[in-house]
Amino acid sequence: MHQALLKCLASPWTPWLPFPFWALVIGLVYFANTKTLQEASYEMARQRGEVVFHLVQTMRYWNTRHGGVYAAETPETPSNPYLQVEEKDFITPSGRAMTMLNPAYMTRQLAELLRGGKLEIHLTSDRLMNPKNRPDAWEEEAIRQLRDEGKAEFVQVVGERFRYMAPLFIEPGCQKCHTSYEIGDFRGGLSVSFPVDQIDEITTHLYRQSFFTHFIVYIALSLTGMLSLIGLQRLIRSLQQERIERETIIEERTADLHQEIDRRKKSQDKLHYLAHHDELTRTKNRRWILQQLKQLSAEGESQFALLMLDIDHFKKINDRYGHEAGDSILMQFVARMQQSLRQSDCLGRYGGEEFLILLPATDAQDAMEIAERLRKSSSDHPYTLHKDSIWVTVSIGVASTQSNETTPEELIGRADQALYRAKHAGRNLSILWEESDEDEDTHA
Ligand SMILES: Nc1nc2c(ncn2[C@@H]2O[C@H](COP(=O)(O)OP(=O)(O)OP(=O)(O)O)[C@@H](O)[C@H]2O)c(=O)[nH]1
Repeated sequence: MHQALLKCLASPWTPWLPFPFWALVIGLVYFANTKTLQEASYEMARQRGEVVFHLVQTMRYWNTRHGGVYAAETPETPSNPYLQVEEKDFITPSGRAMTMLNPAYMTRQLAELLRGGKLEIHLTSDRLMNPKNRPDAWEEEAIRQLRDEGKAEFVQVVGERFRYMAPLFIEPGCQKCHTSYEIGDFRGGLSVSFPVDQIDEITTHLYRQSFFTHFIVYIALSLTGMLSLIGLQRLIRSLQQERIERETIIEERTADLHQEIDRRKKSQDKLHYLAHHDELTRTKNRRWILQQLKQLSAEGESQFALLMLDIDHFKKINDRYGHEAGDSILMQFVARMQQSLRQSDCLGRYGGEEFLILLPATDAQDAMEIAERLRKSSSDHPYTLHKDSIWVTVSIGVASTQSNETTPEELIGRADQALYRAKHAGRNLSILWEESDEDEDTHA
């Protein structure tokens, strides 16, 4: 989820996302505001119709309150043939003809004055006295709804005009002319109309301003969003870069650490190896062979033998062929010895050209046989030094345990004594230590 979000954020299209997003949001807000503006402009038009209606109504009320008003009779204001009241017409003492204008006649006069203008009014009824007041189709429907459904007003946009009609009811002063009506009876309606353009002139400006404002907000929000996302992408890239660098450093350091661990392990292994091996011949060293000897003794092993080997006249080899040749002879000698030994036998370099061989579970007789075999394996074939072949013999002192009482030190001492005898007896010999050797030593 986290990775998917990062991948999405890293896309080159991401910074453009605020544009469709804010287009949708601002579009919806603009649509809602436009709707409110439309309702406000409709309400404004309705109130305009209401104001005109009330103005005319007030004027009619004023007329009623005076029981009708008189005006000079002229071709534009002739005597009203539909008005049946006393003293409708009279001549003034100076001879001027006067005629009465009741509210309906006065309203019609006003309507005629306004006709063709931007604002028009029309007094109409479903029970006509003056055919000129005949309602048109829209007014007929308006009267029906005002009368039958008891509506307070009827408002509509018809074609290019906004139309408003409110009902008229019989009031006390009206019965002078409308004798057949009761007070409160529905009498008709007064319609007011004016071109929709008049409202549109105001609202179009508001629509334009609203559109402009919404557009500016849309661009500002989209650009801000775009810049923020570009900044976020850069931040993520730099953090990712930093993380990669840190991971690389960690990897490098881990590799260094592993190398160091390997190096230390190798040197530890080497130290461990050197602690138990002879560096030149790669065979076990003196310490290890002594440990083995002590271990065998400690475990209660009562029957084992020890051979002490010493290469004869080794100094001469060194002197004649050099120290390196001496080393080579030592290595060849060890290889020959190991070939002739059992797996359980342990060969170790005791020092210089001296070696010890520990033979577990071996009695004196077998030890002597092994010693002879070893001696012969050295003396029977020449050793090779470059192009030279040289003969190398070995003297061997053999000692074996006779009981648990023999200590490792005693055993080594005995093998050494036997070796000493072998050397003195002419070398290239295997000699077994015997009790009498000890006595000789004691006497010596
Ligand atoms: N090349 C070589 N020579 C060694 C090494 N260790 C000891 N030697 C030499 O071995 C020789 C031993 O000489 P000696 O103790 O006199 O014994 P030897 O010459 O073998 O005579 P005997 O033992 O009496 O037969 C010395 O010259 C040492 O320097 C080694 O690791 N390499």
